[in-house]
Amino acid sequence: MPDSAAAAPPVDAMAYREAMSRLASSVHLITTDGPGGRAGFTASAVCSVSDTPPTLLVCINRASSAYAALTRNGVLCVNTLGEGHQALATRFGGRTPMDERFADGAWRRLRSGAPALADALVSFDCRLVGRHDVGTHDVLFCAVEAVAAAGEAEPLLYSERRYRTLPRVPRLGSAPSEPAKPSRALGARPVDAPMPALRSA
Ligand SMILES: NC(=O)C1=CN([C@@H]2O[C@H](COP(=O)(O)OP(=O)(O)OC[C@H]3O[C@@H](n4cnc5c(N)ncnc54)[C@H](O)[C@@H]3O)[C@@H](O)[C@H]2O)C=CC1
Ligand SMILES: Cc1cc2nc3c(=O)[nH]c(=O)nc-3n(C[C@H](O)[C@H](O)[C@H](O)COP(=O)(O)O)c2cc1C
Repeated sequence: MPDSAAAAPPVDAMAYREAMSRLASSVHLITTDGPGGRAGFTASAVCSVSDTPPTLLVCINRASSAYAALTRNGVLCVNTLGEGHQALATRFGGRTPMDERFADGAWRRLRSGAPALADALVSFDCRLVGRHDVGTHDVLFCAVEAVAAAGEAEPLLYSERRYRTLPRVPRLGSAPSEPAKPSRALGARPVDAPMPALRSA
């Protein structure tokens, strides 16, 4: 390791958050129900781990009001949000009493008994199969036991501390009614548009 790297100061939490705020993430409502009670929270720290067996990971702050219920119930549903779900994302994002979080939205149950948002872009119904604590958070390993994809909306994204959506482009396999227009939002590029030449800084 070069001396300059070894001497570099550690990255503090605020600098780390500032750096992380530049990423764009999908937004999910993580819900649970069972003997530990009904609970849910908004999460961006969700990632696919394996397709065999289908496994997701979800990072949850142990200080979250949903933590006790989720770990006691051992089941959860990862509901991926689309455009139009921003109010729900805000409501599940903290400081709202649990019952109020579920007051809006159409909820159903898949296999686990955790609430599944009927018009989510996709819902992954899961059983908790592993837990690893790292710093303030637990990394939850979640075996996916059912999937429901109802929504046709564009995904809801979170970037630079605000919610955003991608510009609409024709769906793959559907005939475009008009030529796709390149958009600058989020640097997104229609899938059938030519790749722009790369520029170096
Ligand atoms: N992974 C997490 O626990 C996340 C927590 N949040 C919480 O939501 C609230 C609003 O967040 P922002 O408006 O994005 O501003 P922010 O400045 O608190 O966070 C910026 C980015 O840093 C990361 N981050 C924030 N808090 C974190 C934590 N405790 N552990 C690991 N990564 C974290 C996330 O990627 C977030 O988008 C804050 O209270 C924040 O802590 C937000 C996003 C992710
Ligand atoms: C866009 C967004 C993404 C978030 N992602 C996560 C996450 O991945 N993990 C987490 O523990 N908290 C995350 N949070 C924070 C929780 O949603 C919130 O703190 C949680 O509901 C706990 O608040 P409460 O204790 O008032 O219930 C996120 C918040 C927002 C607004």
